[in-house]
Amino acid sequence: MAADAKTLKKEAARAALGHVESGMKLGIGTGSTAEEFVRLLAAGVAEGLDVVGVPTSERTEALCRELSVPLTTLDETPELDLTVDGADEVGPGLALIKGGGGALLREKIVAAASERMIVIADESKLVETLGRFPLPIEVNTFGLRATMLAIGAAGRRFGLTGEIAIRGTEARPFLTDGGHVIVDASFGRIPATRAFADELNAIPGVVEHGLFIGLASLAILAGKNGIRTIDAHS
Ligand SMILES: O=C[C@H](O)[C@H](O)[C@H](O)COP(=O)(O)O
Repeated sequence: MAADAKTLKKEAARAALGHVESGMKLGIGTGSTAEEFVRLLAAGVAEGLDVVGVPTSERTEALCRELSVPLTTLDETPELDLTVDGADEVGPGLALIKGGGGALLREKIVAAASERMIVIADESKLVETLGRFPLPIEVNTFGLRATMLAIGAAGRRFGLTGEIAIRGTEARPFLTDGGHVIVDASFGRIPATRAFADELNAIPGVVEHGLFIGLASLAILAGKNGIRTIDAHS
């Protein structure tokens, strides 16, 4: 019988745990795959694995506390050894789309503060070009409409069109841990990923976007035929 998605996520998480050593300072990701990692990490801690972690969301923090995973903050521990996190898409060069769970800002800050980032996913997340998954963009609530127009204009300069939608409803938008709104941009394939990321960064109301470029060093992808690893530099 084919392994279900939860089993594959757990297999990827288990393989990532093999990269964790006692003494490490970890970044701990957000989402259903990262949660499988937290559960396995907690079991390791219970057996004597001596690590401390910075959670990338309040959701992850709550799970870590529930499972007694030792936590620190990025202010107390600003340099991390390894971040393990999921992704919505894994593209060439291990460029990623993240933010499906709304945690992209803290995830990116934590990944950038880490010497290495391992991305864990089931193999369905692997794509040839990023963009099938709507791109999450975290936006300040002030001037939201103006920022959405600017995002649309930026897309058009790259030949990208498609719906740009506020996550949640206009009356009750989804709010991130930082109190910002997420807009999901259904642009489709984004070939010039790095240049487009720079373009989004140049929009004042954009707090952060879900294109993670040059951050992941290793992808661990679980599929029906087992684990596949992709090195960023391979
Ligand atoms: O904001 C959420 C994160 O970027 C997640 O890591 C991403 O959405 C993948 O989540 P999942 O493992 O649940 O597919």
